[in-house]
Amino acid sequence: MSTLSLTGVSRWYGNVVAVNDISMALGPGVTGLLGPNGAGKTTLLHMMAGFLAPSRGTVTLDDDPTWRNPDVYRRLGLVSEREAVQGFLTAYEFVLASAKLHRLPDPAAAARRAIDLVELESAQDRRIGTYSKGMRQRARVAAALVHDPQVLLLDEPFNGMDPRQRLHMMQLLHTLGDAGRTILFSSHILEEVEQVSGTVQVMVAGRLAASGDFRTIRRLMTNRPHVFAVRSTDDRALAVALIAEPSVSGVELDPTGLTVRAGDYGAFTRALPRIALNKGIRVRQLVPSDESLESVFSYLVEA
Ligand SMILES: Nc1ncnc2c1ncn2[C@@H]1O[C@H](COP(=O)(O)OP(=O)(O)OP(=O)(O)O)[C@@H](O)[C@H]1O
Repeated sequence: MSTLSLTGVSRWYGNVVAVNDISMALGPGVTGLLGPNGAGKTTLLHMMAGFLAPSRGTVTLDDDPTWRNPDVYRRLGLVSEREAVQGFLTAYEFVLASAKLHRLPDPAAAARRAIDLVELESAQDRRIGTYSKGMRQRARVAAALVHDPQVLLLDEPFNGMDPRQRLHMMQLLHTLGDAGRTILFSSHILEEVEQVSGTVQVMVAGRLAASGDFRTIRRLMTNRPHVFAVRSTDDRALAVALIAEPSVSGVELDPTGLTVRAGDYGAFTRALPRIALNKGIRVRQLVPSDESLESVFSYLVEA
């Protein structure tokens, strides 16, 4: 069992700070790394894998630095985000090539074992060019697992997958995690990390913004202040009543309706129907207007 540790890790490109003073320890099981595009996830994964030097701080795998340490490649696998797969190869040939690159004593047996692990046996002799996106991704996971590493890092492994393929990949990650491997995958979609049994690390603008299980992260996101667009049969009267409601921190009236700022999501959504009913007003529309992932993330960073 392996532990990947980051201590005060930063990385900058010229004057762009991609990763800013991140410390964390990853142990066996599945961890999700959640963050919007450009948050620095890829940079962080590349430093973890020893492909990129930290500008400051250290990344270690069981106390050995990952940078400038070829021995680490024997213990760690990376499935990168955009790497092309040669479509003319079969999955078996592709995984075998990876086994040979690692100079494994029995590359053929290692390739077969990795292909079994990702359940691609029945398609292993077909050209990868004929595969679905999910199958291609599994072939890449097999290539990254061929040397039986304790740590597997995956950059946006669910990108472009349909829900069935996503479920299958998540099951595979859990199987690997349950077997004692340390698995980390990145994503910019909250729902993708929903099935993660372990910790979710949230990264925004290079920094670690929150960490905890999925429920903790979901709660943090739901409990933040919300902005709603509300339309009703009498917007002005509703505005007057809402401003007296403790869960409401601001109301704006314009010709298209009300913009309501609520400090407490649950209390506001429970209060609104009660207030409308008391005043004989009918609510025609209630839409959260700041649900973009970026606004949720920036709230977490400010929190
Ligand atoms: N080689 C590079 N040179 C200059 N800037 C870079 C380089 N690589 C990344 N950056 C910048 O560093 C920041 C973090 O990028 P990174 O790719 O690590 O983020 P990400 O969270 O993986 O985003 P995405 O999901 O869009 O790939 C971005 O502002 C990006 O423009």
